[in-house]
Amino acid sequence: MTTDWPAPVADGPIDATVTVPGSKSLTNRFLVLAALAGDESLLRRPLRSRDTLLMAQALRSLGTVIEDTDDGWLVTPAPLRGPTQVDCGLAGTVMRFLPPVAGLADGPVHFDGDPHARTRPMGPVLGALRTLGVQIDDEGRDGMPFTVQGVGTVPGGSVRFDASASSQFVSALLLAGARFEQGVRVIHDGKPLPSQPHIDMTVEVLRDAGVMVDDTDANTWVVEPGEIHSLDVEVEPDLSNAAPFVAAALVAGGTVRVPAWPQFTTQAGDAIRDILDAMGADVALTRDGLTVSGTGEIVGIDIDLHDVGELTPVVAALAALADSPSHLRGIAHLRGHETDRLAALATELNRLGGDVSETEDGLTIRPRPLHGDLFRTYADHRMAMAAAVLGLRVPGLVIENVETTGKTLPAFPRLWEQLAGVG
Ligand SMILES: O=C(O)C1=C[C@@H](OP(=O)(O)O)[C@@H](O)[C@H](O)C1
Ligand SMILES: C=C(OP(=O)(O)O)C(=O)O
Repeated sequence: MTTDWPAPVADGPIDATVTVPGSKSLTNRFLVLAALAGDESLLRRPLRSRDTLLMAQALRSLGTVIEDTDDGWLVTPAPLRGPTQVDCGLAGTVMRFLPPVAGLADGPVHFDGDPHARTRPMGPVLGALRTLGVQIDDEGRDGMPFTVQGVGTVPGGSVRFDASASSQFVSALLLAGARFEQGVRVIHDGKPLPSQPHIDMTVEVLRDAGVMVDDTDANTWVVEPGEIHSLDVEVEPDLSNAAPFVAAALVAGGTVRVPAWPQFTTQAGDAIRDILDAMGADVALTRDGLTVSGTGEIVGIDIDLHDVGELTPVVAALAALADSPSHLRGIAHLRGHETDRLAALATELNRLGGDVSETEDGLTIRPRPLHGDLFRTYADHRMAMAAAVLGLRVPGLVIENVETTGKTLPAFPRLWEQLAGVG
């Protein structure tokens, strides 16, 4: 079912505390590592959303036992088996992180997903896996659907390839690399890698699981072969999902608090603190969490979002409501996300009366008065979240298929209504 959802308008300053569920990126990394580990793991406060449930389902079909308990997800590894099928939905983490795992299964593993998933970049990571000794049948498509012909072991070794379309290509090889016979040495050779914090997150979770990773040299990662230790971890709140909520304080004025915001994190979404500060908010991180206050006035921004592409839709929404122009740069790779996010943001903001142009690697946004209309979301959860931010100030804005937020935050409509004081 898809719902056209009238976005709540803020009729005064907001005063809200929002408890944000766990990080997608951490939950799906922990799930993969727990499935490859030597013993049982416990993932406390995991994110339960489409992307993480697809990851759990795929690992179960490969033989892993995942029980949903009162304490969280209890993951018991087992020999990985095929034949089986993996539904990736539209989840980049599932479609990129699992083919190397499937290489370790003892039979064929077929991958497919949503219609748009077939167009997301996959070729480089499939090519790299072939170099590392995995047979993959894709009839020359360089994308889904494809079948990994698992034979129970992966030789591994050294691979040099261009990962500039997605940091997830690198993370995928590192996450499973310790289970390859020779480990793995990954060398990126191409334009600068996007989303570096996500690779740092991968390296950190691997080290926490006892895996030896050398990332001393730029664009090179070496994972030693060896055992992956079991995990007992609590998943941090998803800071990219928190972004629209804290942005609301800037749009409507008032204060939004997010408890349990981590003091130190590898989550890329943490950059929203500095971005909101630069756009005019008061931002304070204490042991109790993050507090963001605003007056309703928003300053335009000139910013390179290469490392934090996930934040682009929300920053674009703020920029459209600002009192001066903004330039969002370094985000050409967003054309390969859930949808072509640069085209989608320009089209939808302009439909509301905005003045947004695409550049080669980003967006130029000149604020203009906006009017209500249908905001198309292109099956992209962050388009829906950006629309909700706009809707606080643009009466009559209707969000197409608000359920798409279920990709990473099924509770979004309810939490948003509470924030806006209409729930
Ligand atoms: O590894 C991860 O968890 C992610 C990496 C990034 O991907 P890209 O490098 O493809 O942008 C990010 O945008 C995505 O939402 C999650
Ligand atoms: C790009 C994103 O997701 P994915 O993990 O599917 O790449 C995202 O959540 O913004």
